[in-house]
Amino acid sequence: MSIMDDRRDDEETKVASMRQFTPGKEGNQESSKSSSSSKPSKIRSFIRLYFKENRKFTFSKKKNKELPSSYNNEKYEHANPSFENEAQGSQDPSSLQPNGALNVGSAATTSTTQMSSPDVDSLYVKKRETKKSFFMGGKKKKDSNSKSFFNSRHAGQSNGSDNHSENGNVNGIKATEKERKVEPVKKTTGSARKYSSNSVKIGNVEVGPSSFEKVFLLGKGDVGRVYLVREKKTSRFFAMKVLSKQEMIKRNKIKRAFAEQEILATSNHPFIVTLYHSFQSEEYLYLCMEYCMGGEFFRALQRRPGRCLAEHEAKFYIAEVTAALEYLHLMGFIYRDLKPENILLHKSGHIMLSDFDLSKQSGSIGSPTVIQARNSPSAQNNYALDTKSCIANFRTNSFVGTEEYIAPEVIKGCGHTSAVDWWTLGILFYEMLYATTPFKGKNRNMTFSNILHREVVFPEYADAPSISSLCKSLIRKLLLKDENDRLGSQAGASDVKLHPFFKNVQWALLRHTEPPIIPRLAPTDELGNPNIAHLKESKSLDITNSNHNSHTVEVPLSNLKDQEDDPFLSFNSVTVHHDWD
Ligand SMILES: Nc1ncnc2c1ncn2[C@@H]1O[C@H](COP(=O)(O)OP(=O)(O)OP(=O)(O)O)[C@@H](O)[C@H]1O
Repeated sequence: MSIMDDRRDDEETKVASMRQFTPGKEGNQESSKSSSSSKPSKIRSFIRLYFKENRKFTFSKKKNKELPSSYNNEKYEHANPSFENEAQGSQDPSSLQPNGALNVGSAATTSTTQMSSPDVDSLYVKKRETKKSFFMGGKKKKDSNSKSFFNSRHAGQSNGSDNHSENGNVNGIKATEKERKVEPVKKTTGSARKYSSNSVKIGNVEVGPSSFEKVFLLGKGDVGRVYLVREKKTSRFFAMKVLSKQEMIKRNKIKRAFAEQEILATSNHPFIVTLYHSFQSEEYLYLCMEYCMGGEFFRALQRRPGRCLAEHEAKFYIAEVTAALEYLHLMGFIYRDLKPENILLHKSGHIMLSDFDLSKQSGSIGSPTVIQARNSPSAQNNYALDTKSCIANFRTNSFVGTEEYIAPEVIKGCGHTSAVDWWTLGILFYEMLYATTPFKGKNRNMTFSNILHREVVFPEYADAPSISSLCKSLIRKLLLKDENDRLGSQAGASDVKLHPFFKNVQWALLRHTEPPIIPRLAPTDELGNPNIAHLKESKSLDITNSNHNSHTVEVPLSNLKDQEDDPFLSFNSVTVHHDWD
C-alpha cells in the first residue's frame, strides 16, 4: 500500500475514532534548575521588545472582499458542516465515551517498561482525528487495548496522589463524586500573572455571556465548543471557546483551562491566536478569541493535491511555526501539541497557533542569552539568541501529546523539555511533504515502537515528492531520538533558524511574505466581518445556553458555590485591549 493510500485509510480512522484519555495527576513535578528568583516580568519585557511587531499583516491591508474558507462550499466542501449539524441537531459525538488509554504492550516492550515510571504526572494522549469528527459521520471506534494499559500502568502508581484522572476513572473504576476530590487551582497573586504590557492593556472584564450572540459552531474539543459569535454592541465577530465546568471537573482538566487562559492572555505574537476576553458563568468558562477566518490548516492541507505541499510551500509554514515556537519558549511555555489540526489560518493565510490546553508553563523562566552560533552562515552573524535558555532546565513528566507526534522521551516517561516541540516540528514538516507521519504504525503500539526505534525513512517510490537533501537533513536533525542531539538542543529556535535549509528565509519579514495558500474568503461587510446574512443561524443565539447536553452531569455546580475551594474561583476574567484595535 502506498503512503498515500495509507493516509486515506488513516483519514477513516481519524474520523472514526475518539480522543483517547487516560487518567493521571496533572503534574507539579516539573523540575527547574533555574532559580525561582528570576524575574519573569523583566524577561517578558525583553521578549516583547525583541518581538515588538505591528500585528497587521501586509496582506490584510488589501481589503478582502471574499468570504472565509469555511463559507465557500465550492472550494472548501464540508468546511463548515458543524453549522449544518448544529442546525439539524445532529448527534454529538462527544457523547460517545472516550475509549481508553495508552497501550504500548508487547509491540513496544521497552516503552512499556519505561512508561510505567512512577514519575509520570499526567497522561493525556490524543489520537489523530479531526476535531470535527461529529459532522463527518464518524463512528465510535473501540480501543480495548488502551484500557488494559491504563490499568496496568496505574497499578504501578497506586499512591494516593494518582487518584486524579482526566476522566474520573481510577484504576478502571469510576470514581464516585465523593471519592473525586476537586483540587482548587491555587489563587495566583497579582505578581504571578504577567501580561504583555507594551501594546496590550489588560483590565477588568468588560463583557459577559450576554454580550454575545452565537452565530454557529466552529469546532469542538473534549470539554468545550468553539462558536463564531457576534458582539452585540460592536457587531464584531469572535471565536468563543465555551468550556463546561462540569466536564473539566469530570476529566480533571481544570488546570489545563487555566493554563490555556494564561498562555493566551500573556502572548502577543502575530502567529498566535489573540485573546480578547476571558470570563466565567456558573456553568462555563469563556475564552473570546480572534476569529481565524482561514479555518484549519489541516483542512487546507487535505484539500491540496495529494494532501501535501511542495517543499517551498512547506518551508513557509515551518518557518512561521518556528517563529511561534521561538516566542513561546522565550515566554517560558512548551507547546507540546503541534499538529496541523492546531494551526489555524488568518484570513491573510498566515498561521495562528491555537489550542494551548496541553501546553506547560515553566514555574520560573531563565534569561535569554546570546551564544556563539555553531552553524551561522555568515562570519559576521556569528551570534544567536539562545531561546532555549529561557526554558532549558524546565522538565515536566506529563505524558501528553498526539499519538503520531509524541517524542521518544515522552514515551520513555523520563521527563521532557522544550525539545519535544522541535521533534513535533520535524513530524509536522514530514507530514506536510508526504501526507503521512513518519512513524505511523498499524496501531498505537507499533507507532510508539517506531518512534522509539525506527529511523526516519523518506519515500522513494516513483512519484514520491521530490525533496531536497537539505530539507531531509533538517527533518532528520529534528527527529533525532536523543533530545540532547536534536536540532534545537543548543540554542533552541536559533539552531533551527540557522539550518542552511532556511538560508533564504527573511525571518523578520515572514509576516510580509505572501503565504502559499490564500484562503478564499466569502464577502465581508464594511468592518471586515464575515457577511453571514445568507447563512442559517444557529438554533440558539444565546451564548449563555451552550447546550452541552452531550455530557452526563454528575456534580451539581451549585454545590461548588458552598465549597470554599471552588476550583474556578481564580480563573482570570479579563479584557485585553490591543493597540491595533
Ligand atoms: N480562533 C478560532 N477561529 C476559528 N476557529 C477556531 C478558533 N479556535 C478554535 N476554532 C475551531 O474550533 C476547533 C476546536 O478548538 P480547540 O482545538 O481550541 O478546542 P479544544 O476543546 O481545546 O480541543 P482539544 O480537545 O483538541 O483540546 C478548532 O479545531 C477550530 O476548528
